[in-house]
Amino acid sequence: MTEFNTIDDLDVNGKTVLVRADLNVPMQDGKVSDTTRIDRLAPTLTELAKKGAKVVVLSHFGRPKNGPDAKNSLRNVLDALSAAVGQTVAFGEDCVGDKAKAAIDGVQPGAIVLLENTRFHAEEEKNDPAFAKQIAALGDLYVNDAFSAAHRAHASTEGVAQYLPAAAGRLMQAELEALTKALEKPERPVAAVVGGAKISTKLDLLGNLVKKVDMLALGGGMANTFLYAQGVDVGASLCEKDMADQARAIMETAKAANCELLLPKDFIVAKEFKAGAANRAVPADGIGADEMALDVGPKTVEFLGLKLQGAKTVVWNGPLGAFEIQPFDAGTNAVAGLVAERTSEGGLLSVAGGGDTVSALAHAGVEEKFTYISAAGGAFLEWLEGKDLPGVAALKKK
Ligand SMILES: Nc1ncnc2c1ncn2[C@@H]1O[C@H](COP(=O)(O)OP(=O)(O)O)[C@@H](O)[C@H]1O
Ligand SMILES: O=C(OP(=O)(O)O)[C@H](O)COP(=O)(O)O
Repeated sequence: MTEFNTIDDLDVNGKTVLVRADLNVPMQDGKVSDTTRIDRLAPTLTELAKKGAKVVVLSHFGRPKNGPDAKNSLRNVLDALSAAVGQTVAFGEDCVGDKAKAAIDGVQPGAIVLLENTRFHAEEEKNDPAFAKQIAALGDLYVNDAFSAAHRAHASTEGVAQYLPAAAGRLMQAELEALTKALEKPERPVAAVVGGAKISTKLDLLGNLVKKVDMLALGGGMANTFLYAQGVDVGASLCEKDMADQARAIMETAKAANCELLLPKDFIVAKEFKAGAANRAVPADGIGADEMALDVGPKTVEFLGLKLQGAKTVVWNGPLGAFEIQPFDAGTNAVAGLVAERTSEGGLLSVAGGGDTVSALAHAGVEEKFTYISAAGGAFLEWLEGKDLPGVAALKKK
């Protein structure tokens, strides 16, 4: 990769290296439920530490709206990070200012310090230059290893690279190399599967994605929003109703681009969002006013199975249902199984990514069978669109 500096180009011994990581990991009952992102980040941190750097880890965690709160504190991932790097990681109560500086000053070269959630400051998402400078003031060098957050032009992913010598971390390098190898010239037909809960932030990319793929299968809250936009009553389901106009525009774009849009035929609905909740299968237009579509139903699984049989390449981000609570994992498990089987038989190239998607595929027991699993979801889809991701662009050699 000649376009970027990597860790090989940095002299890190005795330096303080700021590493932008993506520790936005799936959580259940206050514990990290999937450590993939942490495990893939760990080699970068241990390499820098072994080379004699003080390693300062920066990350966002969740989407806090009103400043600091315990649920979105990166303290929640400190133990998992320490376990992954095989050493006790120190913690700084803030990502800028005196508290951050004190935490960094308190450790020796070779140590790793995790700073508090960058999104506890509103300036982070505004990519405020003064805030980026405050972050940069904490270190000598900047390494971005958060490919999965590289689609965000935020102070810690983009801004800080303007003020320090910058390089790509090992995970960033590996993701770009693997995705380029797998998907530079994808064999057609290409099918995209998009589900999950992040609706408004992923709608923009769908408008471009439908121009690049031959089929787009929707599940999760994304499918509910599109069905609502078509006039279907989705009851109490996860749905961003104010996105209906944008969903309709994407449907038009898909039609014009000859991209076949595949919406669920049926759902498994329940009145409660909890494991084992009483549930029933209903047609897509049969959701009761007090019911939530928590998974795609068996007819949808069959329909997607038939459609995906015609694909040569599948890209996937976002589970088709609330896979964390059984039995609402069945649709995701079944479709993941079909994709994995065809990949193993050699008829399909499959690439999936996203914090929760990785967790869902591991839960389905098919993680090893996909051609490539990225730690990134939205960033991977934006990369696939051919977009210059701000976090990657900022690392390009000047
Ligand atoms: N029908 C649904 N109703 C509520 N939540 C859903 C539904 N389908 C999927 N989800 C939720 O979507 C979340 C994952 O979405 P998202 O963050 O977009 O995926 P990723 O992290 O892989 O990019 C999961 O926590 C899952 O429970
Ligand atoms: O989990 C992430 O993205 P993903 O859900 O697309 O995998 C990244 O940490 C980005 O998080 P954000 O979508 O809140 O900016």
